Amino acid sequence: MTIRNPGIALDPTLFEHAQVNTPAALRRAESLSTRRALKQQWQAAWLVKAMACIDLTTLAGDDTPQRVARLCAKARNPLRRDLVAGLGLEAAPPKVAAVCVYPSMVPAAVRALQGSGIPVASVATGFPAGLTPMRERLAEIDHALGEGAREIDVVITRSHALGQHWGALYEEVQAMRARCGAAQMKAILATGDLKTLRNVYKASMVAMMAGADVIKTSTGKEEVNATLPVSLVMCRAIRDYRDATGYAIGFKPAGGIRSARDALHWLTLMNEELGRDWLEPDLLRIGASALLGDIERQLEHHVTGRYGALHQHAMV
Ligand SMILES: O=C[C@H](O)COP(=O)(O)O
Repeated sequence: MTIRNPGIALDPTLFEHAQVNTPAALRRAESLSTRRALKQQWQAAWLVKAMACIDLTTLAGDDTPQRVARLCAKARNPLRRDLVAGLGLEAAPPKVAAVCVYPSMVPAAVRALQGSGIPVASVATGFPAGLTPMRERLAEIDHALGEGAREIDVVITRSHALGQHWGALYEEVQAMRARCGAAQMKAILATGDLKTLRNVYKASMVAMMAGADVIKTSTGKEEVNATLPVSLVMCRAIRDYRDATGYAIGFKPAGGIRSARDALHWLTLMNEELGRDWLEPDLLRIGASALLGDIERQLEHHVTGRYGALHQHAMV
């Protein structure tokens, strides 16, 4: 990913009076999941696109270097060879955008991805709750970078957003941004914890002003993770920030995205709200541990006319 957001000074005038029309947001989100926005013949191409935007993730307490190595093997070759050939993609076989792991799993991922060009993303800053002392949260960024992570997914302190302490949130994200140096930084807002869509909009704006390269919905550990209404509001914030500053910020829905159909809804949202540039891994990441298997199955159906069982694919 090449984008970098230099950030701007905190400017509450850009968000303090923002209103979110919740019923309209819900209706718009509902329309994305009920209408068929995509012609059948384009679906395979869009699924290949979705695959290239995946941050293939494992963030479990029982992760091992072996599991991470298997995940990385899948990241290098997300699609079975016969399906790559069937889709005519031999010249540029698909791979995923990044592999996302806990800091202690970064060395295993770096080893397994050597030479692939696929970056390792590490969660940090006290993921998932973000409630460890700030000094340790920042030191975790240093640690992950020292081990070879090229992207850092940070979590925000939810109470800053819940208490409308926007200055504190700005300073926190800005400090994290500074520690990330040249690495790309994704700010996880944990929207399922933020109570209102207005808070989601404001937290999105503040994180971008503080220098987040990508805003990400969720850790995958909240009760409610990525949803279309929340994503719509975050996309509108990205649009408003771009209109105000000229900077294009990336978006990462994460948590609970498991079906090819879900992925197509998110791609349609990006295309309609932000345009084609947001259908590429530079500006769109989909954080998912189990989405790849269903995308592969749907592509198998496209190529062969049959659905294979999930276990027939190397790993999902
Ligand atoms: O950042 C990615 C998420 O933690 C993945 O969540 P998931 O396991 O529900 O796909």
